[in-house]
Amino acid sequence: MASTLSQVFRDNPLPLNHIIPLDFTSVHSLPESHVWPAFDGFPFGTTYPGEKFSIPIIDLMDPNAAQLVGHACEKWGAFQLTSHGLPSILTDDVESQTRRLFALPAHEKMKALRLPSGGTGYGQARISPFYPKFMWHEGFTIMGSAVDHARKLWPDDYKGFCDVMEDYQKKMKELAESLLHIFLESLDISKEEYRSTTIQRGHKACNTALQLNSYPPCPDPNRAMGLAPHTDSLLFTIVHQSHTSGLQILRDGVGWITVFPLEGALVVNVGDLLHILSNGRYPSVLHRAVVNQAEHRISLAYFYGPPADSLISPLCNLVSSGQQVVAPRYRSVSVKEYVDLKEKHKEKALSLLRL
Ligand SMILES: C=C1C[C@]23C[C@@]1(O)CC[C@H]2[C@@]12CCC[C@@](C)(C(=O)O1)[C@H]2[C@@H]3C(=O)O
Ligand SMILES: O=C(O)CCC(=O)C(=O)O
Ligand SMILES: [Fe+2]
Repeated sequence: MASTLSQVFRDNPLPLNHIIPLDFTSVHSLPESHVWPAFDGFPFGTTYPGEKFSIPIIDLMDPNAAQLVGHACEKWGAFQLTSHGLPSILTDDVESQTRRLFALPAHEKMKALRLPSGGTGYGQARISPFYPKFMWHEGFTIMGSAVDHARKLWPDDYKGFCDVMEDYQKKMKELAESLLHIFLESLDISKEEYRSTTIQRGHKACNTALQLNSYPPCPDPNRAMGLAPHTDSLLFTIVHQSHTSGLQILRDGVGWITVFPLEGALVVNVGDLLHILSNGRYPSVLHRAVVNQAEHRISLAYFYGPPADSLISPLCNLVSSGQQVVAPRYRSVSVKEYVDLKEKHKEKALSLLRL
């Protein structure tokens, strides 16, 4: 017999603070547990159509790509990337497998919960425990393989999901590596310098994660929050958003700016490790996701960073520019130490490293 959501709560031996306390499809008004108080710029902030307040669009094949990326990162902390080479059929397949996953009944999704310690699985965003209210959001994180979890969801039919996710991660990694070169070129840093600055102890794989985000239609979107304001922790994040808008970035002196989905483009966000590596020249961008009443919004976020035991220090040619020596603004930190700091202190983590 099928189990209900309340049975899942009763029977689950794990601490459940990361599980979704709601079956989104069964509620027709916003429960108190999901009502966010009004605060500055909430819920939607202002959206500014037109060039002045939209993040730059950069063609990866542009001969000036590095310069454009540098400028976008200094000014906006994000840009939309076109001509990135990712086949649209693959993105469509990942999106439809993601919709298939989130369309499962709530108690089925609970079979694939992420452990409180992290890794692959279904659950709330990791920033959730910092807030007294729940977000109108559910996520599925893939770190490495999704096979064990997908098998629990579809015992006889998990391969379609896994193959597509694996292919997407492989292509994303290649794209992330090309983007890393462009970031380094824009900072005038050679690959060798990067290697010695982010001291790579051992040859462990890069730190990557694919986060599938789901924002179901919400009965009261003006009082709900999709994903609360945050910066991403690793070097940078590559985001595909479905055709429904919802992603917003905070622009100093302006407010929340909507990043409108652009057919075939990927959004690239500067993360905290790139902020540290660039000695604050490329600030990590505060962003959030808002929800809507009519459509089920999906986004796919690929997080890219160096191996967990790499040491990140502000890059030296940025520390001394010309004759004038600019002191490092952050102390060195290993990727793992930073991720742990972020888990404990959220947006305060970066300021704890300030010199
Ligand atoms: C590599 C990672 C980045 C992330 C934490 C994680 O270990 C896996 C999930 C990622 C995510 C996705 C939603 C937003 C975010 C802030 C969160 O709560 O979990 C990010 C994390 C991050 O960048 O810190
Ligand atoms: O849904 C979005 O567009 C944003 C997702 C996001 O910020 C994240 O996964 O870190
Ligand atoms: Fe994010």
